[in-house]
Amino acid sequence: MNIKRVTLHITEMKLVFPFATSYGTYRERESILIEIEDMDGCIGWGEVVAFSQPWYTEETVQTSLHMLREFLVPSLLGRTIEHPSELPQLFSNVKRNRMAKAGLEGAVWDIYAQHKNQPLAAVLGGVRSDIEVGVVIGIDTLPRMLQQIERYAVEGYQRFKVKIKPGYDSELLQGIRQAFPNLPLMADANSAYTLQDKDQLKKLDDFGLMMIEQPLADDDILDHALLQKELQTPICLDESIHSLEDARVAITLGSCRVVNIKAGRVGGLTEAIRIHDYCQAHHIPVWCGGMIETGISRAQNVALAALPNFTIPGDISASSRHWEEDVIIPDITLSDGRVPVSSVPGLGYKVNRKRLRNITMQTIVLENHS
Ligand SMILES: O=C(O)CCC(=O)C1=CC=C[C@@H](O)C1C(=O)O
Ligand SMILES: [Mg+2]
Repeated sequence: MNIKRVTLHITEMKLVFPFATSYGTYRERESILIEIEDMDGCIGWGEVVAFSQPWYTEETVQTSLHMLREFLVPSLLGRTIEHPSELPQLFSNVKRNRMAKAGLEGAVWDIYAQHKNQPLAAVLGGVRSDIEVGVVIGIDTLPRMLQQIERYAVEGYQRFKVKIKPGYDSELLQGIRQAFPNLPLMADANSAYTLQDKDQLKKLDDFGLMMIEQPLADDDILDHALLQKELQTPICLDESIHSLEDARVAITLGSCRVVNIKAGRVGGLTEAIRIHDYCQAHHIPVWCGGMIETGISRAQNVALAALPNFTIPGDISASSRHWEEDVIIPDITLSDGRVPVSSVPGLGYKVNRKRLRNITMQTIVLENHS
């Protein structure tokens, strides 16, 4: 394929209700939706999952826009690409900025799959026709969190993740366990603790959690290994894993027993597949993380989670979990706690142009004039 035009749609959508984490609260979601057209007129969609604020990782919507306009898109325009897995090499002179790179790679995978006349899941190596999914509940009062768990259990979610923070962990989990003794439950701390909190974290072993996600800082690979030795609960790493190399170090040191894979965090689907394969070879189960994203990235996550070692339900909730109206047609919906893996060539969902226009703040068109 030869890339003719890249359109960056900068959008904003309001969450159906605020989502609170240990580091801050999301109320609106600014996103960069990437539309790529090749010389054959084939259109692919990708999404940059960076947030407006550098809370989760250092990338933001504005830093991503800078990288895309000045460096990444110019290196892609007019280029002939045989396979999307060439992109990491093509972008290798741009350090990090993985979410910006992943947004472009996602759109190129969509075009590639359409040219092959295959669903995205199939070209990624997916083996499932549907996936089990989980949901995330932000920090709130215990009664309100219990109410949400109740509601999502009725909707069919298979796994429940709650956000925790120092001072709001054991008491919260105790309350949840009293109401739901057998709930498949896990907790995500988003790096809010240090190794000095070891004794408090050990208390969380009492709640039969499936895992505790990212208790320590993203660069605390060694401290996570020390902590994992003391905990019965498996540690899952999210923010610490930016690459296959990070996964190799973490698994070798025993810093985690589970890995959360987000294509955006690791620089794209190619690196996500490499991490998946490495974890599979080392008997480390993985699951697909979420980024409060629009349906474009959500649909891509469904395809990725069809790979064989995604054995734990991921944070791939229905479109309605965060949005009044999604940007794709049809919506992502659950049936019996499962989301079907699309069998339509490419991403398998259409972009709703009317909805896109309504949520667009700015449109940037970058073309190859040579
Ligand atoms: O997409 C969702 O529904 C929420 C997923 C989620 O937990 C996260 C979203 C955004 C930033 C992070 O705090 C985060 C995570 O840590 O996994
Ligand atoms: Mg997380």
